[in-house]
Amino acid sequence: MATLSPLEVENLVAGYEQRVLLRNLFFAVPEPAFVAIVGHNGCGKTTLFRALTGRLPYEGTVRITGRDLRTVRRPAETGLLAYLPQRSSVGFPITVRELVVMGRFRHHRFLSTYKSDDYALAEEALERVGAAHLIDQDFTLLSGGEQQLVWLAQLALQDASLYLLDEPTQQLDVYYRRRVFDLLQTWVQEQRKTVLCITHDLENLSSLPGYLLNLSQPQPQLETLSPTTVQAARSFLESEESLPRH
Ligand SMILES: Nc1ncnc2c1ncn2[C@@H]1O[C@H](COP(=O)(O)OP(=O)(O)OP(=O)(O)O)[C@@H](O)[C@H]1O
Repeated sequence: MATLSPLEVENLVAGYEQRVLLRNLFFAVPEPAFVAIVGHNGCGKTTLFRALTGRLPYEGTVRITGRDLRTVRRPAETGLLAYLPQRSSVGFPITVRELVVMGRFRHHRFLSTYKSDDYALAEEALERVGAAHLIDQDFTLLSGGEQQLVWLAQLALQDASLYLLDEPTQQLDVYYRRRVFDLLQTWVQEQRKTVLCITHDLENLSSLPGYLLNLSQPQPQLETLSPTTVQAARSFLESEESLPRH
């Protein structure tokens, strides 16, 4: 029996008012995989995630494991996908433990309390991102990089089939950047997740298995990640000719 593609995008068109940013985008992720999404600032990477999370109207078809995205009213709430935006903030004091355990929200009815099993999973998720030592701290007092690791731990608990991460290594030092990319690989290889990761961190990509989607290309297509394809993407993005003309 043929396996369903984790994500198929057909003829996707999306943008804002007079400005179309994504034009007739076609790609299909053939199996659970890591997909790095690269491209110039403003080329439409976050816009693609806004369309996939149902927060921006689009033309065309998106299927997640065969299910038409238009038929799912709240894709994140139903566990079809989980999304880590570029910036998230919390406006009230909360311990890291309590914030991470909220990743279990789909397993609980509104206002029901989390159980010891949930907290054990939260602790494990924090260990896996290298942030177990932060568990009792007030999240709002952490550094930007520490907060980012905590969000990743919370995301891991959401247990979706498709993860969308918008620049997850942006504020991290070299050690944690590497560690986060390795963690995302374990989600793919051990848990059969599909991870779409927007990044400008090209130097970490060449040694990873997966795919590359360069949204600055006139007709973006999935390419296999390798030192050669990453170098070609870098040369393209560094060239004056690749810059968008407005
Ligand atoms: N709500 C909006 N209304 C109009 N234009 C918008 C809106 N949101 C974003 N844009 C514009 O759309 C363009 C693409 O934005 P988007 O956030 O998708 O870029 P990006 O590729 O993720 O960039 P970066 O690498 O800088 O994060 C930008 O020029 C942005 O100013």
